[in-house]
Amino acid sequence: MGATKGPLEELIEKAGGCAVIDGGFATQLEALGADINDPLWSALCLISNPHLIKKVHMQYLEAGADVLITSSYQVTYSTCHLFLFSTCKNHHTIIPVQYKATIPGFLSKSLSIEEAEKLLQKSVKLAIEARDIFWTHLQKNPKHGYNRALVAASIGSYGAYLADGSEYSGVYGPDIELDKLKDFHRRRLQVLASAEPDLLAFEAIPNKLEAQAIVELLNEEKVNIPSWICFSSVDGSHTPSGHSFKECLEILNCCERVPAVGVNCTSPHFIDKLIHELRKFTKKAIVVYPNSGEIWDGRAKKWMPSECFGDGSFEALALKWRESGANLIGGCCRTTPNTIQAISKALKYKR
Ligand SMILES: C[S+](C)CC[C@H](N)C(=O)O
Ligand SMILES: N[C@@H](CCS)C(=O)O
Ligand SMILES: [Zn+2]
Repeated sequence: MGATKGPLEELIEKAGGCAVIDGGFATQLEALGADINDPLWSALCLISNPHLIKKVHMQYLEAGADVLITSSYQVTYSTCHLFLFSTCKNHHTIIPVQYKATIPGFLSKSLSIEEAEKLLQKSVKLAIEARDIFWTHLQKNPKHGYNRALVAASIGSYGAYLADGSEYSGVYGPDIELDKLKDFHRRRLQVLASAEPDLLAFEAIPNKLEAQAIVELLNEEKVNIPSWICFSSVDGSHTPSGHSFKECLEILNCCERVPAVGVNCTSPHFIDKLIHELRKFTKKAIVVYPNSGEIWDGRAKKWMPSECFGDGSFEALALKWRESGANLIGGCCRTTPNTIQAISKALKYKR
């Protein structure tokens, strides 16, 4: 961890060395009845049901989450739209013909760029509001035992934008080079940072090139909000693209804007081994928030049963992961507030 203590380091310290992240956001939205079968995935609710978004955040706070991740995972602009942004001084210059061809997300829902950007900001605002309401309410009880939660703006990978499960393959095709990935991430990063979350959470990054793009972008844009960068893994030893974590960490270790690194949306089965692997190559805080062990079928848009871990197993696993060196533990897809409650209770009461 760096010399000056930021909000993340302070939270980890306050939590006794290991803080709790929330659980599957889209999973819980669906459990509450939301239909998210859409290129925007969970972010569809920013338009259709923002109250439900706030309710999910509240449920995770009640369960003991010290960090809330926003609903912006799959909010993206089309590629050509971003290339325009990166080359035009006037961000509102539009070439409608290009847009029509490729816009999969907000713009395909007949929203203007300004409206789409407001929705990105809204994702941060909703989480901040939930956190503030919860925290104000807790002040009535001096023995509440919760930490004031941090809000992390979710930033999904280019693979998430493709909406075909590529965040678990890392195969983006020969045309996708470093600068294209930087351009893809640039405007969304600027907009989310302007909404002033406490943290930026780059989630399920499946290859080294994208990690490099993110680090370069954070430096170029002089982003002063601390970030974590989490990779996905499908074999427990490499990123889905086949890169070693050693190689990836060599890139991230140089960047002070990234105080924490880790893995998310990966089977719990691999997490302990991955924590040891990460610890060999970095002094940064280690973040782990696995999924339930089920596997996403990007074509069928369904979770396929596999070796699945229930809430009971998360209690023992969280203790083991803390022992192995994790500083932030939570859950990703198919985990719920019950999972987070099990993790939170274990970490708080079992030493
Ligand atoms: C974290 S995955 C389950 C999110 C959905 C994926 N990007 C898709 O749209 O297929
Ligand atoms: N923050 C997202 C991550 C998906 S991998 C969610 O929990 O829905
Ligand atoms: Zn996930």
